[in-house]
Amino acid sequence: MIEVVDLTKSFPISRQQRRELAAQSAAPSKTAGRPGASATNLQAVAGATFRCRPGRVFALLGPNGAGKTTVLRMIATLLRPDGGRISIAGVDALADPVAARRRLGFLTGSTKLYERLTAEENVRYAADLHGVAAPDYKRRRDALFGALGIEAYAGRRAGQLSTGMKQKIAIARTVIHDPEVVVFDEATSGLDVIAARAIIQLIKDCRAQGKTVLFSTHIMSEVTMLADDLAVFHRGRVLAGGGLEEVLARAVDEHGQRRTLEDEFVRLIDAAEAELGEARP
Ligand SMILES: Nc1ncnc2c1ncn2[C@@H]1O[C@H](COP(=O)(O)OP(=O)(O)OP(=O)(O)O)[C@@H](O)[C@H]1O
Repeated sequence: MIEVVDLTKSFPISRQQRRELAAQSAAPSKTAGRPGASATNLQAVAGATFRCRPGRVFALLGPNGAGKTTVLRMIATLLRPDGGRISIAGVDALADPVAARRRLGFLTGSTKLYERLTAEENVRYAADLHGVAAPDYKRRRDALFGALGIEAYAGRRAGQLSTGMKQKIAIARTVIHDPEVVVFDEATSGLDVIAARAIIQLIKDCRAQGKTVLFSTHIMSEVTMLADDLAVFHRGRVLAGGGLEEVLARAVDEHGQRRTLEDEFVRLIDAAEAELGEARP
């Protein structure tokens, strides 16, 4: 289970960022163009609340800059929120980040493997950091390397591997300690279809094992293919959410026709932007 309640985070912004945001918003440059933004701060996450349940896949769906990575990094205890609560498998992630990390696997698009270590050493190192016992390591390592088709590359240095292969090693490293909760931040971006499929399959396997899976994306097909639940995220807030079927069932146009997820997504974002435009001085 992942529970996120009223999460907030703002960043000090550079002059360059301020110029970009002012241009986007067509608002006076005194504001940074987002709710809660000031001349020097940008409210990246502005009161996010959602819950991801075990044995289900939850998609955080939002456009570029919505704040998805910031939320996920806070859940992964890599970034400290300004406010709010995060619970990971029953552990308060702010009070006890070490215990939360033990229950969590986090995968991003940038794999950051140790290039001079072999594929096996990278995975082993992560297992050692998590205190995985030798027999458990052997069993899980064999299962993962087999499932991901990386056995033949186990002894190769990570720096010599292709992007897709590196990502597969990173996947093995993410789940080698058998975490209850797995978080993927746009993990398929920039990958070829074969490598992307490996991640998609891993997400399905995690769900089948009863793990809680959270992934961020802006790709609708990934959501319809994988998600049980979703939250449409924009400007640091959840605009709409619930079970995928439920969200789609609510998405009906003025003629009573069902909208696609993409159409519903665009409608929600446009409505939020229009509301923001009206609220601006
Ligand atoms: N360390 C930081 N310092 C300043 N601003 C930041 C920082 N990290 C993120 N931001 C800003 O916060 C906002 C949300 O960024 P974030 O990366 O969380 O969005 P995202 O939804 O993951 O976007 P994308 O899909 O483009 O990766 C953006 O405007 C971004 O520029």
